[in-house]
Amino acid sequence: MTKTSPATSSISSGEANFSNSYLVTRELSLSYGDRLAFEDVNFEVDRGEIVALIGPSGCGKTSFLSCLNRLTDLFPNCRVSGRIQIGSLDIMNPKIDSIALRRQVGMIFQKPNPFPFSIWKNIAFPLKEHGIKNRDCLDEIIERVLRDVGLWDEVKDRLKSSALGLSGGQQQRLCIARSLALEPEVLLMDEPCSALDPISSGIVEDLIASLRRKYTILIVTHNLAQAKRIADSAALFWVQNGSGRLIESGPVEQIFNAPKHSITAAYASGMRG
Ligand SMILES: Nc1ncnc2c1ncn2[C@@H]1O[C@H](COP(=O)(O)OP(=O)(O)OP(=O)(O)O)[C@@H](O)[C@H]1O
Repeated sequence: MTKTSPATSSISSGEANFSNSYLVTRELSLSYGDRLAFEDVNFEVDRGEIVALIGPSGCGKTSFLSCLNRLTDLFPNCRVSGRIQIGSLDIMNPKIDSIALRRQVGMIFQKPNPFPFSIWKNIAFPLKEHGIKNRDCLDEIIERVLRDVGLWDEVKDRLKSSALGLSGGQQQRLCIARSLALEPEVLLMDEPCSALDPISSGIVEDLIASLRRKYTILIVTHNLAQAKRIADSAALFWVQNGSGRLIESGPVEQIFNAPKHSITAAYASGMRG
């Protein structure tokens, strides 16, 4: 598939190179009006990793995720400071094409959000928006991504039926397929399984695990067992002095078996949070 308009296509000045890691934040802070949601987050992720963002409600995990594809541009009263590098892209550069960026850095939300269209059109619509209009090409991509998420055999005979008729788990897999169709490099997932029943949650979790190495995945989850099962590394956020802080990040073995910080030890063992 031909990729159209990568976020850097028209902006050579949008390039960053302040770390060898793939995804990096430096002194990243975000406030809503006067309220500091999180501050001073320094974080590094290698390409192809699955990283679990964990921590109690309100510590800024979703807000942190939203900075990475500049979804925060859409929030009124939201101010972000610091630096973000993804690959060679300087995400904070105001000249970044945010539409193209969100193609490279896709987002999956807690509640599946299919468009009120057919299954076929749910995937075709964003592809058309990005300039892919050839019918054969669309059919090919749609079949490929539906196979990638294990949905093809379940829906191949009803591609023209409404996506809203799918189960919650099928809808979430469709939303992941919709993101994959745009060939992102990074997937941001905000509690993608938490609105699903246990069986569907397990299927989506297995799907996410199968995407390891092909995409860099940051997943917010309150399910510590899930974080241990699918993540390579984890990052614990916590509210300290009224705002979110990154307390500790590292391989999942470190976070859950040999944490360096007492808050991590308490949270990972289920004693706090
Ligand atoms: N759009 C917004 N406007 C104002 N305040 C917000 C907004 N979104 C989040 N906040 C506040 O910012 C803080 C961090 O919220 P955020 O949703 O990022 O935390 P979280 O760790 O993801 O929580 P949860 O696990 O419950 O989803 C909270 O105090 C929240 O009330």
